[in-house]
Amino acid sequence: EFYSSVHKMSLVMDFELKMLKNMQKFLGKNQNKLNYLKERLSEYERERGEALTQGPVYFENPVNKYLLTKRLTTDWERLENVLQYKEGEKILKRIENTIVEKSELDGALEGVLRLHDVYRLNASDIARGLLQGVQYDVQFKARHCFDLGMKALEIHYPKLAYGWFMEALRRSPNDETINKLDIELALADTKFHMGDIKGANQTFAELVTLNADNEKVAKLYAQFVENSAGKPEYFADYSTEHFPPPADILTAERPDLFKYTCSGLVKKSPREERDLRCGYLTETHPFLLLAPIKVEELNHDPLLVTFYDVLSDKEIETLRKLTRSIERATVMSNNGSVVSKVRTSQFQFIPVTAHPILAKIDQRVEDMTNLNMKHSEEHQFANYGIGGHYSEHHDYFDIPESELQKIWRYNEMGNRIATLLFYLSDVEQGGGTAYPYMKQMVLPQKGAAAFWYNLYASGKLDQRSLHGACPIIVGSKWVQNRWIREWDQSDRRPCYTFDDAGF
Ligand SMILES: O=C(O)CCC(=O)C(=O)O
Ligand SMILES: [Fe+2]
Repeated sequence: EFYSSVHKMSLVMDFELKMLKNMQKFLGKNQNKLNYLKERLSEYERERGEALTQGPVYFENPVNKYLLTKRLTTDWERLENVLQYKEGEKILKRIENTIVEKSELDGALEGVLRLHDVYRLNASDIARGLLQGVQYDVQFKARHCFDLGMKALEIHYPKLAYGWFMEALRRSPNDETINKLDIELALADTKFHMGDIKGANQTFAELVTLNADNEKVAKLYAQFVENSAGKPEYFADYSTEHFPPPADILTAERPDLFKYTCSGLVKKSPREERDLRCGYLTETHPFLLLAPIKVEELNHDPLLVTFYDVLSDKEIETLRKLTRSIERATVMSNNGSVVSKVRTSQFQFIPVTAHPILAKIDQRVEDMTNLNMKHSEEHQFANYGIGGHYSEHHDYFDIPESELQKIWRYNEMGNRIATLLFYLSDVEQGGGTAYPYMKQMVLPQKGAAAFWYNLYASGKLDQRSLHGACPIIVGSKWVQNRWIREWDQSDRRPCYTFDDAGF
């Protein structure tokens, strides 16, 4: 999809340019047609006027007689043809083919709502371009706010919808494309979805009184009365667009816990941070004595660390070129329409043999982690754009035994013992990797890498490795995943024969 990848979004800009050019052509062609018709109209009006002023004498002139007959026959037939001819139909087809699918718009709307939800923002702030205290030069129109409200209702976030409809109402005097009554009706409906039946009823009743002869209002009110019959009444708190977290935040459900980690509500206390160290790694390879690796501990059990300056800008440039050419190749090999052509995944696996730099990087990963890279997956590259995210998940495979055989080389390599995630870009705002159970978030820094274990030393799945990518607020995030498998690591990470999960 375009909306979740900035790289793809720049392709959309190209489409837009094409659309504008096609529209210009379309208008030009139709303008010519109209000009021609206008000229004919005034010509005929002029001739007719002359005939009327001159009276029957006019037709004594054989030329005039001929002109009238001609007008009424061949001229009008030609004119009718011109009138009926749909100018620019080919161009229209081209525009039709270029139009970005509606699902793209839906994705963009959901992206904004995700930021709204996860970072606990206010609709009115987003609408004026204020995101987490940073001011951007954007202003939403009432119509944009209304569309966001409708989307929020559709995906069952009425509290967010309420914020958007209120903002749409405030902005409606400056936007003639949206009708105030429609916003008010949507607000009444939102109150109903928030469980505020009384409030919804009151708003509907007011709208019915003010618009006594409006059939749509009457119909929606009748619908509300029918739908709300017997529904329980809830207290709706209109002062905030977000539900408060539970008193003990760690008891929250997983998806919420992830969001709270992204927004900074879940984080380590100073007490918990006390034993975490920063330092230089020198032991795993003699070369590191000369060029030690900067490492920061973020969690001890399970281990989570960040390595800094482990990829140079030049190396990153090479990697980015590598992914770009492969992406293009996929695009070129597809014969579908323009849009579907670039609808390739934002994730890309590249085998280590594709470029010498990949093996070089793996040697470095081996030095950094002290793990054997012999059993690792192909290099995976990913790009996220604004609103792009990756919900909380585990990297290990947690599927029935019978299914495991379908996993790439599971039989030869085992499960994903650890992950090393390179950041190939900075991200202006948002886009951290959040680890709810470790109460940590790693903010992307170009050239740095996060490393953590997904399995206990016994090989048991470690649920505490739960993590995900927080939504990008502003910027484009590039990452490279190195998934390291379990086999042949016991000389590097002692493999316990007992279950160490209970410690
Ligand atoms: O992009 C990130 O921060 C996390 C990515 C991730 O967890 C994954 O690709 O498995
Ligand atoms: Fe992951």
